[in-house]
Amino acid sequence: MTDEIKKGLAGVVVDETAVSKVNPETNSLLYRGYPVHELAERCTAEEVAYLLWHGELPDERQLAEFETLERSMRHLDPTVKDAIDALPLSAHPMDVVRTAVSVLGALDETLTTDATWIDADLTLERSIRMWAQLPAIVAYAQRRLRDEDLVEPRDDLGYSANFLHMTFGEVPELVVVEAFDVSMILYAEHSFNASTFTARVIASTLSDVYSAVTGAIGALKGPLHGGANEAVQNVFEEIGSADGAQAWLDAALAEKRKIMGFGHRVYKNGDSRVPTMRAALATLVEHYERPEVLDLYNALETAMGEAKNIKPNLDYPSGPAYNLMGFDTALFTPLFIAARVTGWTAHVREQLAANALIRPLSLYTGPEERHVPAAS
Ligand SMILES: CC(=O)SCCNC(=O)CCNC(=O)[C@H](O)C(C)(C)COP(=O)(O)OP(=O)(O)OC[C@H]1O[C@@H](n2cnc3c(N)ncnc32)[C@H](O)[C@@H]1OP(=O)(O)O
Ligand SMILES: O=C([O-])CC(=O)C(=O)O
Repeated sequence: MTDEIKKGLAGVVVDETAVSKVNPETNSLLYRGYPVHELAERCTAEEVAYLLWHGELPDERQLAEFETLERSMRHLDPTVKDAIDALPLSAHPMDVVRTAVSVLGALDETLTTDATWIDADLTLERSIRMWAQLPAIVAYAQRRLRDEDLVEPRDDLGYSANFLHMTFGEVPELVVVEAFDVSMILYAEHSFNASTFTARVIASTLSDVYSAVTGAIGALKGPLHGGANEAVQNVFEEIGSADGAQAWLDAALAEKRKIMGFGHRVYKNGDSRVPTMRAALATLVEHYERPEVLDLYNALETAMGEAKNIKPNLDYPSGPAYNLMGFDTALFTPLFIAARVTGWTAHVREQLAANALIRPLSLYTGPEERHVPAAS
């Protein structure tokens, strides 16, 4: 045993995984062996979800069955809707979605004994149900902020088109649906990141998958992790336009601020997903005729490269892309949840299949042993 401390577990390998491989040397990311940029280009979010859970891409029949299953589970559970309605409009959508997922768990009547909590087949069924329900939950979390009613799902639409239909009440042009689908694929999985590790810690106690996802959402909320896509948009609004990027960055770095959407624990030479998401952002910029967004994006990226040689992560192009699509900024990280629930739950199943309780050690630095004075 060693007393050497690795702050933040940086560089520590804690377990094996067959779900994805992040390779900073070659700047590549593989889901079950497939390069993520190929998946984004050639597959749908449904195919990628199937791949993450089953380890293989579906054939035609498997995909049709999987899509039918997902479409049959899309209607927002009325008790979940009531629970959301009971929350104040001031609640952050991350807290709304976290609460809704927790309610889904409390409603699941198959969670009868502790053996059923961790049953592999039931865990997969629950994971698919959460994934199918999250578009309704996130869309409703957005709509209630605009004083709009719930939109019922359409079972003639794919996952992303239906997600946008439930959010905005109409299906946008194909170019928007495709950019959204790409973001769902890129956000789906990233090995032992903080939220996935949280889900695995919870699963390792032999708790259920809803609890693991609820905890993972809490970890994702912070701006050092998923909350950064929301923070990027706030930074863009603070800066205003490309002209202001250099001065804004100089001041922010002088104040020792962390620049949101830049840097990564694993990638040090750029995030493997950024070129694909930046291309999706560029198509949106063209579609919505908003060139100034890309000008600001490029100006801040260049200034940050020159000042610190730190590259953007996936949250950097995703934030402005979701803004162009019409989402409120506070909904950006909930969108990340809807995508990452696939990866989280694939990891929960992997953890359960070869479980060891995750319980590290700490180096005690408090007072030496001392004693409470005896009563006089
Ligand atoms: C999808 C995702 O979750 S990706 C991550 C999203 N998060 C963000 O975008 C938040 C901004 N980024 C960060 O805070 C960090 O880069 C993290 C948390 C993502 C990674 O952090 P770590 O791996 O711990 O890197 P660490 O903090 O050690 O950074 C190394 C150096 O680069 C600096 N640095 C890293 N990222 C940034 C940044 N975004 N802005 C300014 N400086 C930075 C650090 O201050 C540190 O400098 P120092 O050596 O002078 O102290
Ligand atoms: O891997 C990480 O540390 C953060 C993360 O989830 C991602 O980049 O998608």
